[in-house]
Amino acid sequence: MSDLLLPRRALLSVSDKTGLLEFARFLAAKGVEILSTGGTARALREAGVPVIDVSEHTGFPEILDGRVKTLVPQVHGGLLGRRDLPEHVAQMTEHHIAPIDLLAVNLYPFEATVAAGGDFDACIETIDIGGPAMIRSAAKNHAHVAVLTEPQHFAEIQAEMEAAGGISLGTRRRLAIAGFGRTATYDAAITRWFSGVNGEVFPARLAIPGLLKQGLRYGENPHQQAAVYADGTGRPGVVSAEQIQGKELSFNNLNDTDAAIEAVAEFERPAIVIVKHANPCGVAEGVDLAAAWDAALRCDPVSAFGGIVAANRVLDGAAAARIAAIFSEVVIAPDADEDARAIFARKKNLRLLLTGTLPDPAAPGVSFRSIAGGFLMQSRDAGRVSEADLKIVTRRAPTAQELADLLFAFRVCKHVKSNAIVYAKGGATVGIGAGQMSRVDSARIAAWKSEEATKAAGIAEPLARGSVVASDAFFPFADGLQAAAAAGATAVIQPGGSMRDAEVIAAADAAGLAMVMTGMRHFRH
Ligand SMILES: NC(=O)c1ncn([C@@H]2O[C@H](COP(=O)(O)O)[C@@H](O)[C@H]2O)c1NC=O
Repeated sequence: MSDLLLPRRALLSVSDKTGLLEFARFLAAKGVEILSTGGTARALREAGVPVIDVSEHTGFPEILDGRVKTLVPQVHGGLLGRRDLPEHVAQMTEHHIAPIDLLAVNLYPFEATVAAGGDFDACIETIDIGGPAMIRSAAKNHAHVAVLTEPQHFAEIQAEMEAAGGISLGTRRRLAIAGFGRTATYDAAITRWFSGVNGEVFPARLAIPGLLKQGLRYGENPHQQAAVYADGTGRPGVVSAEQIQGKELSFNNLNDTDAAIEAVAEFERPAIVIVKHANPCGVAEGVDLAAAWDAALRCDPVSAFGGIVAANRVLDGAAAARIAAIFSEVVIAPDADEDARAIFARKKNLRLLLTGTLPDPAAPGVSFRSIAGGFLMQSRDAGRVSEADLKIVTRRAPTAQELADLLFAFRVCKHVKSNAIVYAKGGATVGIGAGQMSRVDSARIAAWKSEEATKAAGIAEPLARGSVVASDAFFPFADGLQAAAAAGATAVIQPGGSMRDAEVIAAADAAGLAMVMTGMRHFRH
């Protein structure tokens, strides 16, 4: 027996009416009886499509301001009744329940209402009850019913019905999965919003909405599968960005680009961040993006090759010409002017992503990390240290220039994997030590990287001389700080809080360093 479904009766009830009329006309031409709810029926009638109001079909009016329109046995019985069980067929006949073979529902725009800043009552009223109930009934009974929950399903199902004469069981299963996925993500969005307004950061049961943005060729490695999902928070960044040109993005590209755009958003002045393997290898502010690029590149020109470049301003021709002079995988910025776009267009493989706006570094939110059998969830690191938070702990206070560089370096540190040590001078990093298991090793690597940068720049004066140094967490011993002093740093910024703070402060005083403590740590693992 063929598993093709030839619908005879359809119920259409959609908030987003995109594609509705064409599909309804197609169904009507196929002789399908169309039932519909208030606004949908009105739209169909105005377009001349024959339609029966669901209230006329059920003999029950839409009541309670539309809170009850389809929550009646005639609808749910019509969707849920098994056509292959004589008892079901007999009961449906007994209770005057006509089978409904095709359901097209898209839900009240709850997510959009939240995103638009709707107040509590508006959000509550936009919680669709009847729609998800019908989707679940139809999806459960996919053996006999097709459920369409996205506007793009209209064209897909029309094409299949035209080509095959009906809707296959395989398609109905796929549609049912999409339907359950839709109601699950809808409820996840409601739960997230409701727990948020109620101050519950970690609700007892957590659902995370995910909308497939695209499949990826592979994951971190070619033997891993991967895809990228939007989480519905609307945070601007790598997921929301528009790709203007270039090859398909990879898993690692997305991860690194996220690190780059989140880091560059920290800075008020024109800034460039160059990322490799999720760590910045050069960060600089400048009078303009071109100057910032030059200074960021100088920090580690070897690692910058094949890197990810993020800018916090509209990219202009001057900056684009400099960036395009070396090979980069991805460039991301809020926007790019005509000149910049033309320059990048000559590099066919370069991926150019535009975000419109920058992510707000201070905005609340959560981040996740998967671990075996579960995941870790925490509020995002929205912490930002400013001058008022600093405690000067050494005899010498930092100069104004040192102070500016200290704040800059600590902001960079927040985006470097722990243990993080960052040397900076004149609003640019000059040595970065990332991800080492001991802080003194990170300090040594940062100093060594700075020597390499000095050599590459072909200058006599070591870049680290007169620099400042930032540490993402306290120095447990004086050795890391002494390594920084030996490299030429004159001032230090660190959270403080070690049992040996006094020893570290004494070492700073002995070396003539100015040191400030932030009281805030920026581990990044
Ligand atoms: N209350 C109900 O029984 C009910 N039945 C269907 N809806 C929703 O009403 C909307 C369509 O309404 P209209 O056809 O009036 O524009 C759809 O998004 C559908 O999911 C309902 N609305 C909310 O729960």
